[in-house]
Amino acid sequence: MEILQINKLSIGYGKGKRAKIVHEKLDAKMYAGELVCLLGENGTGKSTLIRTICGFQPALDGEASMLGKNLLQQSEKDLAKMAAVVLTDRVIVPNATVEELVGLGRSPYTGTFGILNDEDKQIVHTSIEKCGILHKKKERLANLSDGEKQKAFIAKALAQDTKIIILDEPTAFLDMPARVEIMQLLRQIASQSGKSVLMSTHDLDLALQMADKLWLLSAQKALLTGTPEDLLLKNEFQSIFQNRGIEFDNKTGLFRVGYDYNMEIPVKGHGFEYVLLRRAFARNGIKTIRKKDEDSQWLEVCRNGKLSFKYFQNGECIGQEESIEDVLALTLKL
Ligand SMILES: Nc1ncnc2c1ncn2[C@@H]1O[C@H](COP(=O)(O)OP(=O)(O)OP(=O)(O)O)[C@@H](O)[C@H]1O
Repeated sequence: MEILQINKLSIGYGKGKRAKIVHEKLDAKMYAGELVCLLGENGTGKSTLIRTICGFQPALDGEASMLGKNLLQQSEKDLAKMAAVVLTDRVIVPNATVEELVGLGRSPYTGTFGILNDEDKQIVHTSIEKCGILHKKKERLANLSDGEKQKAFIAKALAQDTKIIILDEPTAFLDMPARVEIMQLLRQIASQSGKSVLMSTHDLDLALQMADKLWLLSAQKALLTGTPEDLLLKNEFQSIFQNRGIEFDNKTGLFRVGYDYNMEIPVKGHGFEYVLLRRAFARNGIKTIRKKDEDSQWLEVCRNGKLSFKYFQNGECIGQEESIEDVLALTLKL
C-alpha cells in the first residue's frame, strides 16, 4: 500500500526572487512496511527534504501527501497523528525520564493537560519494551548512553502511533554496534508493524544491507529511488559519490580511495592475502597488476603450509618475506 508520495516537490529557503532552491521537482513514493534510507553527500539537501516533508519548513512548490492527504496543508496536531519525527537537533529534556519522554508521544491524542489514560500508559510501556529499554523506563535521559537516548526517541515516535516515522540521521554520533542496533530496530519496526520508516543517513554500508529502498539525493541529479540492488546494477552510486578522490566499487558496495600510483608490480596470487597485499601496496603508491606469462619478474603470494611472499626473476626466487610489512620494504628497495 502506498503511504507517502512526493510529487514535483521543490525544496529550499526563502521566497520569491531571493529564494534559494536546493532541489526542484523531486518525485518519490514510499510503501507500507518499508525502511527507506535517504543518502547523499554533505549539503545535498537531506535535512531540507526531511524538514519539508515533515512540515517544519514550507515547500517552494509541489506536494507531499500521505494516504492521499496533503501533508503540507495539515494542522500541527493532525500532522502529528500522521507522521512521527525524530530530528538530530531535537530538544533534550535531561531531567525527564524515558517514560515521561515517550509519554509525550501520546500528546496528539491527549487533552490540553497531557494526562495519559490507561490505554496511553499501556502504549507507552509497549513502545519502550519494543525498543529494548524497559529496564531504563524510570531513568532520566541525562543518564542514558547516546544509543539508549536514540532508542527512547524512537519509542516516543512509536507511541505516537503513526503510519510513518521519519528520522534525520538517527545513527549519527553512535559507535558501530549502536548504529547496527538502531538500524535493526528500525528494520524490525518497519517489517513487523507495517510502518513506513524514512531515515537519512551517511551509513551507506548499513543502508545497502538493511534498507528496502534507497533515495539517493545528489547535487547533479534529481532524487533516484529503488532497491539497493537495482541502484547498484544501474551504477548510480558512482555518479552520486564521485568526488574528492573516492571511487565506489559496485561489486563490494564499498568505497575505494583513489591513489596516485608511481610503480606497477605484476603479482601472482588470489584470495584474502592477495587483497590485503594489494591494499597495502596501493596505500604506498604501488599498483598490483595480474602477472602475465611474458613477465620475467613478479611477486607471488605463496601458501605452501606457511604464508610467504616471494619475488621471482626468470623463474628463480630472488627474495622472500613472510609479512606484508617486510615484502613492502623489500619492494621499495628493489
Ligand atoms: N536555514 C538555511 N537557510 C539557507 N540555506 C540553508 C539553510 N539550511 C541549510 N541550507 C543550505 O541548504 C543546502 C542543503 O543543506 P542540508 O542541511 O539540507 O544538507 P544535508 O544533505 O542534510 O547535509 P548534511 O549531510 O551535512 O547534514 C546546503 O547548501 C545548506 O547550506
